[in-house]
Amino acid sequence: MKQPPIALTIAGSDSGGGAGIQADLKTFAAHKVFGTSVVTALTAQNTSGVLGVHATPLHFLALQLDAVLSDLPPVAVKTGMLASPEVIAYLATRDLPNLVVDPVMVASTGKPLFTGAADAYRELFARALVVTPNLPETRELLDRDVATVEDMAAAAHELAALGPRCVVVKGGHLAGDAVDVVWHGGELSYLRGARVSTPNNHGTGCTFAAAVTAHLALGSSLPAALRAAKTYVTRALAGSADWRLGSGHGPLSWKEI
Ligand SMILES: Nc1ncnc2c1ncn2[C@@H]1O[C@H](COP(=O)(O)OP(=O)(O)O)[C@@H](O)[C@H]1O
Ligand SMILES: Cc1ncc(COP(=O)(O)O)c(N)n1
Repeated sequence: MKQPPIALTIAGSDSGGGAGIQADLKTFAAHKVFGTSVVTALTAQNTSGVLGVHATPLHFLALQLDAVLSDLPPVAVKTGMLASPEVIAYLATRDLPNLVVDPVMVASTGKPLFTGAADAYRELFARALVVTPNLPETRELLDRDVATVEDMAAAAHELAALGPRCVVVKGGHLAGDAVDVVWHGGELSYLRGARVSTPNNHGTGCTFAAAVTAHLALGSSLPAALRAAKTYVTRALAGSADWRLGSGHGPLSWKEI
């Protein structure tokens, strides 16, 4: 078997298996990328909601990161739920290659996973290759309404001023087609996808960002990684549209690529 490249996810555990660390490692494996992980928090969570969050102490999070970086250096790194503003500020001090920041603040069920993150994220964004906020996160980060594709374009431009090389404002929460707006190299472009009609969208954002990270680890250029991740998440959504796992927002499928 060919030796796989290494990727790292720094994220929360989802006991329901659909989002967070579990979604990321599943997605890395589907891309034949070796996944390592730094767990930022345990969540007691299922398809209907979040029952509780137990954050990892910062010193132990740092120890996990040291353990991984010193022995299994990743080609690309993804962050998901970072559990506190202090963790976000700490990660902004670390050297993390090909950094994909998914600024997770709210579960897909609508419950905030933690608060006070928007300001802290501004520093981490400056270190990122790409940041991937969804619509509610974009509103939180900019403290204003963002509702249309035009609003998303203006928001992507504004977030790019914080320093990431690329911004993807994801349109999973739009009413029509699932259009994501990309700001990269001073230009706007769009990742377009037909909306898959499904209640099973728990972990969509994690899966998209993990697929971007996996493709970067495999050596893709950023534009190619974004296109491939969009195709992957659309196929994963379509593959589980008929699933009945849990009584709420069920998880996505995963696909060998
Ligand atoms: N029902 C859907 N059909 C097709 N694509 C979707 C659907 N829901 C989300 N997506 C896509 O999945 C990715 C994750 O987006 P989004 O759901 O906005 O993130 P999050 O899970 O962080 O809220 C984006 O590429 C988005 O366009
Ligand atoms: C531990 C954890 N991390 C992230 C999410 C967001 O999930 P989604 O991808 O549906 O936005 C979540 N619900 N739980």
